[in-house]
Amino acid sequence: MKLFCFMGVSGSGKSSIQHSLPLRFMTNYTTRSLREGEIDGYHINQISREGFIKLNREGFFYETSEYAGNLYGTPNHVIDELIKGTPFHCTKDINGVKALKEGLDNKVVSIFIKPPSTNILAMRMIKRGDKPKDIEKRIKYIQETNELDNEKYVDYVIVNADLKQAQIEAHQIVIKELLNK
Ligand SMILES: Nc1ncnc2c1ncn2[C@@H]1O[C@H](COP(=O)(O)OP(=O)(O)OP(=O)(O)O)[C@@H](O)[C@H]1O
Ligand SMILES: Nc1nc2c(ncn2[C@@H]2O[C@H](COP(=O)(O)O)[C@@H](O)[C@H]2O)c(=O)[nH]1
Repeated sequence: MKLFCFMGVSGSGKSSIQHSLPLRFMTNYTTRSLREGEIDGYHINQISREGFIKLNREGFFYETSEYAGNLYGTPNHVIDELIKGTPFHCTKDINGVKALKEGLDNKVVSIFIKPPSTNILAMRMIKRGDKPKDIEKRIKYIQETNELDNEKYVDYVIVNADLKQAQIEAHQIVIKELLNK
């Protein structure tokens, strides 16, 4: 079974594209706060930093990462479900995709969502209602880490200019990969 891992800088449109897919979402654990419209337990499992560190020490996570001051982790139990045959989609940074590919090999399909430009990206975050301080932090992170270069490590790249078109491309990739198992 396949795990469709979406990668892309903050605000590139990963959620808008992947939540249109008829697949189960692999919910992570994170210390970041809930965004408007997000449901705790579905989009993320929100947890305190202390709680996250404790779970990590107990071996609860398959992989973990830190992004812009927040901790993120994939719980082992969802990976077990994947191995038993449920296809999922998820969002990971480059470290997460590498860790999952290493452990799960050809079960993992990586898809990079590329914004048309950094200015359009910032505009989308503003429209989404992100705090100016968070937007600044994320844009700085993108520039300092050359995060946009990560497209060279993935299986597929989708340029998200027109959302409907980008969603269609994601559906086509999923169909192709599930049929070519
Ligand atoms: N093609 C598009 N045209 C215009 N607006 C878009 C497009 N794609 C996404 N958006 C809007 O841009 C904002 C950011 O999109 P989204 O939340 O899906 O990004 P993301 O990559 O999941 O971000 P993050 O990693 O920060 O969660 C949202 O308000 C969304 O509605
Ligand atoms: N390695 C992991 N990376 C993750 C996970 N969940 C999300 N992410 C990545 O973190 C950043 C920020 O995410 P956001 O939801 O706060 O916008 C982004 O690059 C995600 O892809 C995870 O469980 N593991």
